[in-house]
Amino acid sequence: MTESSTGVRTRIVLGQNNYGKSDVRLFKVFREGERHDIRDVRVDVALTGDFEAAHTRGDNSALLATDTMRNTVYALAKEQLTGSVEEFGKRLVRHFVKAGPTVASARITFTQHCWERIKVQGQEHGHAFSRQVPKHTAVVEGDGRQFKVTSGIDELYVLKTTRSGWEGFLREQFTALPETNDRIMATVVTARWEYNTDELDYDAVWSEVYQQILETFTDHYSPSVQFTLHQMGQAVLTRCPVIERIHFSFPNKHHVPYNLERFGIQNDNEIFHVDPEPYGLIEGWVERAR
Ligand SMILES: O=c1[nH]c(=O)c2[nH]c(=O)[nH]c2[nH]1
Repeated sequence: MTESSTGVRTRIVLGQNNYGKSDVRLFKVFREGERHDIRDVRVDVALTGDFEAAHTRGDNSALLATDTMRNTVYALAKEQLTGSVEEFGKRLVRHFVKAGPTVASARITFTQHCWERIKVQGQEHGHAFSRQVPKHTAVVEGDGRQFKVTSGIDELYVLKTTRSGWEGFLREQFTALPETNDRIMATVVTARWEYNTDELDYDAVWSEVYQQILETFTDHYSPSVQFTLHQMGQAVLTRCPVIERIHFSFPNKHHVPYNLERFGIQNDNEIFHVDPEPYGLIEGWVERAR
């Protein structure tokens, strides 16, 4: 019991807590003769459970060292990182729940760089790659028997120079923005999705989602970022029956026609100022109605 300055007696206890190793940089080469494949992934491990003794009594006897967690990621990667990071995540979760005597569940977060094989005169090179900007993200959480897997895409930059507008919006006393039916649409896609099954090829589905996001971005006149978000979600859920719901976060990267008239130059929607801030942020889930 402690007594506060107002004389109220309260019991102070340890609240929700977790610990783990973050920013473990794992790189694996799969050597199949002359043709190599790679995985380049940042791994964050977070364990939850009963760690009361360590926090309140300084008793570390049941704690798995975070340094051991780092070693485990590399050691298990040798035999058990055979395919997607999502499947590897399930193996890590199972391992950590067994390894720590008081561990109840584990959360493994992956940020995977996408490397594209370099083509030389149209031929794919065996062991040379160039790194792409978008990343494949994944979070695998569970108690070793059941898992929640969330996959995603980070930092996918997309832009189109026409077939986007912003018209008919509510006008009131502080509205200054002119309407337009021909603007640049640009955003950096962050997407996250959840599954309705454990039986799937995570990498294949990731590629389908990635491709569908790009296709939907191009395939309609966009009256708003909100409309495009919904179109993309619908298209992804239609193409990928194993996805239950998808979340998008779209910063609206404003490209504002620059005022050249004051210099006697006509700007025919060609010269833009890329407004660094602030930006609109449009976010939402698209999901199956149950
Ligand atoms: O696509 C858009 N959605 C908005 O909600 C909005 N608001 C705004 O000022 N420009 C835009 N564009």
